[in-house]
Amino acid sequence: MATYYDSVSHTFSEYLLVPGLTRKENVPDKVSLRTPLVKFKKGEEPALSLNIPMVSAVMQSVSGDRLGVALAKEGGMSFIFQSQSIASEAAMVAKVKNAKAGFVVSDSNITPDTTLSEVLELVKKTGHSTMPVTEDGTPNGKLVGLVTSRDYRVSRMNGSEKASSFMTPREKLVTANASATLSECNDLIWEHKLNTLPIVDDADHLCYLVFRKDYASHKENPLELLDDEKRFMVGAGINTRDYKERVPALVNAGADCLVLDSSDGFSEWQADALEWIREKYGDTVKVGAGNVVDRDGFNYLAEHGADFVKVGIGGGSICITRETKGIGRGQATAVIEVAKARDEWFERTGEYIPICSDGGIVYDYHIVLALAMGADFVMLGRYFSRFEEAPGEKLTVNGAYVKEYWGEGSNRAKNWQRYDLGGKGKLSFEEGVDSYVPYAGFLHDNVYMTTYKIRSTMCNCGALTIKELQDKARLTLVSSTSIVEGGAHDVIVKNEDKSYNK
Ligand SMILES: NC(=O)C1=CN([C@@H]2O[C@H](COP(=O)(O)OP(=O)(O)OC[C@H]3O[C@@H](n4cnc5c(N)ncnc54)[C@H](O)[C@@H]3O)[C@@H](O)[C@H]2O)C=CC1
Ligand SMILES: O=c1[nH]c(=O)c2[nH+]cn([C@@H]3O[C@H](COP(=O)(O)O)[C@@H](O)[C@H]3O)c2[nH]1
Ligand SMILES: [K+]
Repeated sequence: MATYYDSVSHTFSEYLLVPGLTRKENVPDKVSLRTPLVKFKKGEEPALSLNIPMVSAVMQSVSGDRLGVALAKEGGMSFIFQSQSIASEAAMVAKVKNAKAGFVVSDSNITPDTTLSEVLELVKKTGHSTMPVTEDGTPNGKLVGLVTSRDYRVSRMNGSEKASSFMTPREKLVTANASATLSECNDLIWEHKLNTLPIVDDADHLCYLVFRKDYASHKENPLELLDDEKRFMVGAGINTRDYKERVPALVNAGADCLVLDSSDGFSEWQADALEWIREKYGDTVKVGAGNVVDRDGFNYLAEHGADFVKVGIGGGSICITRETKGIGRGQATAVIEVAKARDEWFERTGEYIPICSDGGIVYDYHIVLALAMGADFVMLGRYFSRFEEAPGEKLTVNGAYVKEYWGEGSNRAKNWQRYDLGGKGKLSFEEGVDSYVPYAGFLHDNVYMTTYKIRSTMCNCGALTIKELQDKARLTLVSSTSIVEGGAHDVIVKNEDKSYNK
């Protein structure tokens, strides 16, 4: 006879935290959000930790290299999507690893023949008024000059002037060599009162730009997630089919952590992949596995050596897995049970295997609930897809800016294989939708606000660390009528925009 669970499965919105004693030292600035990313033995430090408990989903519309850099700057990690060729995934990983903190690859480049009208067009398009002039107009061409808004007076010029006639020429530019450190570059910027310092290699080809204002912001990002060589850390997704080729390519490209990306991780395919990685790399390559929603799934992946376990089936905003296949579990219940399994495993073996709650985070407070329920960190798709740095196209729909966000199980995501050699055009059905999400600006501003809310709630619970939150949290299920009570009610709200609580 089939097994029936005793209780119904619940989701985040059905729970609330009951405050604990807030001591005077419980202020948001003192809260640490540092959390383990991979397993570690009792009394030891994990080989990899995150500085904020947020990672971005293994999805085409979420985790590209640009988001990877932006999230690492804030202390979290992106897992670059695996639904692309091995070469292009490895190239994205390499791009994040090669993006030096504070060193920017120029996205507005012109040639000496570019006209003033074209320069003004480019400013409109990119919003950047500093443009290196290179021989071939590429970001890594031979440097011949620099154009900034101080080099031209639109009212006195007709637009047909060539950059070579108004740029600051190479011989007048202060530059630094690619071997310079960020603090050496900063010294030059101050000494020469510069706004922009071009960085060139020995053959005088442009490598990066260092901006005065970025140096300040770099100093403002004390949580940046960097490896031993001060490069940004980045993760990458893998699958249970081509891992024997994909893993070596990603490891060579510098990926700091891998994750098996699947809706259902309770499978012999995942056990095989984990064992292959252990055999070939021992413990040097870190790899998470999933997704699971119960104790048995967790134990299975723990036994096969997963470095962390991802939890969640069908709770994602673009997910239709529960509707198409009838598999899944309320996300809160899944996290609570898997956290118990993780704690029992720790008791038994002295090995702590972090768990990640994946999907279904709608409001910022859901993140604190997931952490309080035992998650070590959360994975978010929709949340990050709304930002400037996400790969999706920015469009206007009915006068509002939106970004595109599509599921990895949607036909749109699956179609990449048709253009790649991997495709077989075999029978399949859609498990995800293609959608729009409201555009929300830059990642930094949003993550700053979200983590501030998390810190504040932790103060209500009297917790200065995530571990303390997990030990002290008091959670209550709420009735559907008390959920109504929790929103604005019985008043005529002046501003119907509910984006304040997201
Ligand atoms: N978290 C969630 O609720 C969901 C996530 N997704 C996302 O969609 C994408 C696709 O997920 P899935 O369809 O689960 O992909 P998948 O590749 O893990 O599984 C697809 C099918 O292939 C089978 N399979 C896996 N490895 C195999 C091998 N080596 N040989 C033969 N058969 C094998 C599986 O058992 C399954 O039937 C992923 O990015 C996933 O994260 C999709 C649905 C739900
Ligand atoms: O049923 C699904 N069909 C899909 O096409 C799909 N694509 C992604 N995912 C999963 O959803 C997570 C992101 O969820 P959120 O947008 O709620 O953050 C992701 O991290 C995945 O676990 C999918 N699930
Ligand atoms: K299974």
